Amino acid sequence: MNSLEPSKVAGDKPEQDDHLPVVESLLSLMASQRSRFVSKRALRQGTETVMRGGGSISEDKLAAGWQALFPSDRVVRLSSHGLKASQLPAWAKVDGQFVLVTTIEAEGKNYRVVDSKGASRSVTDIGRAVWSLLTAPTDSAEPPDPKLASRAMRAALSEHRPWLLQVGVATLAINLLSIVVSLFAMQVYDRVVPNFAYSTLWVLASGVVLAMLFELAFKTFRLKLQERLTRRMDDGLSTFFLERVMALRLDQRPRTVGTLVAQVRDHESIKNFLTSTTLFALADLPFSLLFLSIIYMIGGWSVVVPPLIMIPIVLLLGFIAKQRLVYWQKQQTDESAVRSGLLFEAIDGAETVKSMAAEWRFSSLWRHVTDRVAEAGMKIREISGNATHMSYVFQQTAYLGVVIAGVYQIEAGNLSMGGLIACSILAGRALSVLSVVTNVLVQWQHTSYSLDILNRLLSIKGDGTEEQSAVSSEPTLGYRIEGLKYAYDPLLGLNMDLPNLEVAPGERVAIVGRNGSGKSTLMKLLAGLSTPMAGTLRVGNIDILQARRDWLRSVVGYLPQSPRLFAGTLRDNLALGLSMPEESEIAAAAAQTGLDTLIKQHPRGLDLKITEGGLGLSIGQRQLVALTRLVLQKPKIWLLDEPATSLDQEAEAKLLKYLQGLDATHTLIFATHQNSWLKFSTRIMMLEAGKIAADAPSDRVRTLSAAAAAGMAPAPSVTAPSGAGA
Ligand SMILES: Nc1ncnc2c1ncn2[C@@H]1O[C@H](COP(=O)(O)OP(=O)(O)OP(=O)(O)O)[C@@H](O)[C@H]1O
Repeated sequence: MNSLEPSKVAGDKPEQDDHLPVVESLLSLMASQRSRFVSKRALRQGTETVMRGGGSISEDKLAAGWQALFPSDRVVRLSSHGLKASQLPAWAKVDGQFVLVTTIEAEGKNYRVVDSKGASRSVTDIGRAVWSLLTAPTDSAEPPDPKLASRAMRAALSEHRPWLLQVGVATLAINLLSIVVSLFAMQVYDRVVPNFAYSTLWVLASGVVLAMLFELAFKTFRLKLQERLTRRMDDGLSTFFLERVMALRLDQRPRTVGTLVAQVRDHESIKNFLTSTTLFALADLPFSLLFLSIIYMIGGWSVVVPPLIMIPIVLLLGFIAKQRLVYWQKQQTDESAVRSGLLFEAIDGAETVKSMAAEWRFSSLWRHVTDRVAEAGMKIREISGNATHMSYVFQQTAYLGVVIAGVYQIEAGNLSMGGLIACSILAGRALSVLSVVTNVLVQWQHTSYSLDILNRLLSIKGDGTEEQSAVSSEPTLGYRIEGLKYAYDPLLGLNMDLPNLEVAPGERVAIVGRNGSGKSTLMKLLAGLSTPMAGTLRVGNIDILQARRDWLRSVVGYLPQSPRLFAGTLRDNLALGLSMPEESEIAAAAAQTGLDTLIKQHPRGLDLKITEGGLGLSIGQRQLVALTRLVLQKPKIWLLDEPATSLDQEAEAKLLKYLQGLDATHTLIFATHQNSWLKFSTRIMMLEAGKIAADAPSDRVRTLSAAAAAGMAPAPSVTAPSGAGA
């Protein structure tokens, strides 16, 4: 087993704690390179898994740590010899220290590695006997599993099987101890009261107190276990669901964000149900049979018959209530999702809503949806309340039956007074479990509907599949498109139809066209964010559908029309998805785009706080941040969707200068309405209703435009659209 020498990791201090940042960094580097999201808490858990048992870091421990973070991933060992680009990133050991191998350079002779401090360097050899680890998403989407959410829930429960077993043991003990009270009552009535045997009374009473203390201890233990189970399941499941939802193909996921959020949040209610006290109390159910057998032993058939008859009646009542709830639970869940969507829209678009004085529209929609949610809620409460009340009435009837039958048995000499008291206590216990069953059935209706929705949501195709493992080591990349068709909604017709299109490496293509002509749609297809319905789209020599996602994200830099920032610091946003860029690298990139002015002017510099939704910066500044991030990414292909719309002249000139400085190994494609960008291009392509209306080298377009202006030739078919700069 290869292990990392403590002294080599943490200088002269070989303490366990010194490994922590190393392990945390190795896991987080891998996650960032694999474009996987890890919460701080999950990262801590992964690190704890690696550190468990003490000792030094090893490959196996790192693998176990990764699997604690992403249980469905495969972690395999590879030989460093013949390490392929498609197997990267991988952990390896170089000079006795673990590093992350990120790329193969110089035609396979060099490896670029990042160490646990985030420093990047090039090494020629990653050792002979070195193992490396490869993580690969396995079942991320192919083929979609229609019951993925149910499976995840079951897996999370079965992972904690030992805990459930402990709950079972605690339940057994609690129930056995509770019998003691009824036996005590029997003894008191039969033996103590007739003779006033006080010493027996006190001995029995101390026994009961002891039993009660034990019962209390077991109940507290069971509750604690349940709380821990809820937390553990929460850690694993919420990360799992977030990951899955993030992996959904953008063009296939539900259109409304608010509804999507509500649907995902429903996993909480499922998890709460699975770990709720009510469900645990179901473990008591088998014990009602035990109580009934004791009643039978004490009082005979006639005493046990009333509760025995009531059990199926109460269960039937629960089932009927469950069936009656189907419609209303569905209505409540669906309408609540619509309401959360509406809330999201109203808050997110508050500025527009206010400026248009459209508050009334949201208020009236809100009132309408809230009414429907409230109506469903009322019906649910009515049905479940009635079921609970009815089950209570039947329980009381059973209790009454036990007492009446008991009296006859006493007269017949088959039962003592104490026996009747014990039977009535036991009947009460046996039947109280039944009201829990009614509750569980009612709650299950809601849970199963939420689970259905989640199953449907997660069965949507995801981005990452096992076939997506192709990477290219070509120094330059272009595009080749054949027979590509794409529609946002196939029923409404095609939004993109490109029979043949080639973009050679090093080209600077300007895409022009009217609003809605398909520029952004083409950009998203080229970025691999939308999936063609038909045809092929190749990046370099690789079909984009087969390209490994993290490779694609690293070689293709995409600037959306309205870039979004996220809550955190400016530094976090600049480093999003990148492996810890150095302060100096960030400064150099910011100087290229002009973001350095903002960094210098702000007292907190790179630690400037960005609030949720990217607020705290102007639109132009947000665009500068996104552009700086692209500069840091160093992509081979730059896809810029109207990059300068919010930039001032100075910033635009700076950006153009930077892009002009990029050598011919970079391919640039930009959607634009601005003349300055057309001048910078080497080729101009015009889109019209999702088709290429014209495509020509920029020089030719410029010559023809000049000739047309001088009245010597007809206007060229490719011109800047109306509204373009002079
Ligand atoms: N998310 C979407 N869902 C459905 N249809 C869409 C979506 N986004 C765009 N479209 C449609 O696709 C077509 C092309 O839109 P696209 O955004 O690509 O145009 P564009 O050329 O970038 O326009 P602009 O210059 O205004 O940015 C339009 O008809 C638009 O209505």
